[in-house]
Amino acid sequence: MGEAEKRKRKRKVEAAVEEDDGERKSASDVGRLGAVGSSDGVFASCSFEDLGLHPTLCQHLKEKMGFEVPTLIQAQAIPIVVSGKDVLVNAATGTGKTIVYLAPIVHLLQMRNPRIQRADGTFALVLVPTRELCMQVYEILQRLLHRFHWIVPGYITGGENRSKEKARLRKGISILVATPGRLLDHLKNTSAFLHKNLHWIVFDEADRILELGFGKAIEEIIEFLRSDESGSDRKLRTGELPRQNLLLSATLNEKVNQLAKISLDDPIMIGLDDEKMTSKAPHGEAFSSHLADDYRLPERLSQRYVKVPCGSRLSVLLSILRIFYEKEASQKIVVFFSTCDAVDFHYALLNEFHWSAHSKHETIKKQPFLRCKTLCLHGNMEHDARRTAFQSFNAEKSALLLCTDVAARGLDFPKVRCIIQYDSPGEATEYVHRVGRTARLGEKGEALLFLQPSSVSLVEFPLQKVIDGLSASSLDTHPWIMALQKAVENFISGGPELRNLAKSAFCSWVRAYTAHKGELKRIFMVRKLHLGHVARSFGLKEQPSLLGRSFHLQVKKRKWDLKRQGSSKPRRLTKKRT
Ligand SMILES: Nc1ncnc2c1ncn2[C@@H]1O[C@H](COP(=O)(O)OP(=O)(O)OP(=O)(O)O)[C@@H](O)[C@H]1O
Repeated sequence: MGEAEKRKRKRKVEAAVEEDDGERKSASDVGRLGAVGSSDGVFASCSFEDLGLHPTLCQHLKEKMGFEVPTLIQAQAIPIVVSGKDVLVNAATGTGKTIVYLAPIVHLLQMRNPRIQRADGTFALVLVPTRELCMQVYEILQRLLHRFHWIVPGYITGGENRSKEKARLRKGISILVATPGRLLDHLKNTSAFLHKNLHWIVFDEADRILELGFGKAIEEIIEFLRSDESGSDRKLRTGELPRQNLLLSATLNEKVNQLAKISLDDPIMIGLDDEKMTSKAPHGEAFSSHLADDYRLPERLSQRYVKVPCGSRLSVLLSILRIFYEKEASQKIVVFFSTCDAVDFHYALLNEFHWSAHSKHETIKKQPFLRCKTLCLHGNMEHDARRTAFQSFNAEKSALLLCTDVAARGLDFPKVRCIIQYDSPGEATEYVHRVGRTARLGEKGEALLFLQPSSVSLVEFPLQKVIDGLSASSLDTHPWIMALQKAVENFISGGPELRNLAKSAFCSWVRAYTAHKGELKRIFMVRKLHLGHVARSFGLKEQPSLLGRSFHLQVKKRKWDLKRQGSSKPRRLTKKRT
């Protein structure tokens, strides 16, 4: 492309972004563009061609992937990523950040002459925090590469068969999506893994990668690849640009600042608003981290909370779910819990519990409490079960997903109508990511929070209206709630398996509650917790012992799981698994 053509396109992109805002903004002054909003707040009024992407790729994005025009963040970031600069992107959930890095990488790789080959090894590395996100990014990449068959996509992730991964690496993977632990393992132990041509390292959901305790692995990976880079005479031989690193997240924190410091070279910030940009960041830091907790939420997300006495939580959750699905049979809802045990218990209960408050007819009584497909997803599940749950929730038109925060990050489930946070998130960032599974890409969505974090201003959910004639203060004594609670308790006491699941869930819930950090300790006061009521919220008539068997069994099970996975990461034993 000639210089004149490039200048023309740049002007068009600037104009498109200005038009959206009505103010004078320069596309090169990208730090300011974070505040830009279009009429729909999501899409830019320019085309992918205007961003300088190859026509075949643009056509493919449009015709095969259905992406007519770029989103705002794509319009802002893609030209800069194509230019080869290190970039830090901070944009709300569901705004299309994956294409921000994948499209430029594909564009630049497909232009190489002579064509790249499998034998050249890996050119781009995308690091993500979880297996599900790894699969999701890999699948998008596969679709994106349809017209560029000589560029080979691949993934490596914990829980997969190492030797198969080795074989795939030996054959050559041009763009590799990976979780950090397994990547480090292959970097150290797979001699056939060729990475001397590595040109891009992308950290997607950077803050989560660090929160999951991968900080050390990331440092080692960067160090490993850096020595690789300086040890080779690649730049001298090919006259190529230096390696480019990209960091993306919907939320920023101090750890991301640290990662930016060690991995990015004079980065361009995209999506950070004026205050974060201009407020003085300490020397060497990418952004002013005291402003990082100024979160952005999807524009069309409606947020509400419901205050529920502890002992009635379970019945209220069940009632709300039932009412939602009765009102609209075809919809997707996600419920977040704080522990894997709580997910297992509620999943078993919802699959087995049958009840009808009004009808005396046996046939109606025998109907399941919820008439929708229920799925669960958490970090203690087998790899295949996780994959199946993730894929089927993706594919279903109507389903309920019960999960821990393992599903909070980056997962792009289409058409989720409502997010229920039955257990409060441990941190405000987690709130942002959980609710970000709905209201994606300018669609409408609802979020309902049980137990409210004080930092977010919300509108109370009208429970009175939803549950007929119910006064919030008398929830515990409302006939529907009392009858449902009694039915659940009887049902659970009748089956040892469900009872044991309820007991384990109770114990791990209390442990998770006591583990709230810092500021949140003042909100979630352990002293004020009524353990008898907590037990009721797991359908137990009596409070189980908190110590003893179930806890030890759980620790044993985790050790056993890790052994079986052949993991060499002892830190997992001491950390909460989500
Ligand atoms: N230009 C586009 N036009 C239409 N749809 C798009 C476009 N770009 C991305 N999408 C779709 O938007 C959805 C959200 O994209 P993506 O998952 O990349 O968002 P994200 O910003 O990474 O979200 P999160 O922060 O939650 O990870 C996906 O379904 C994706 O296919």
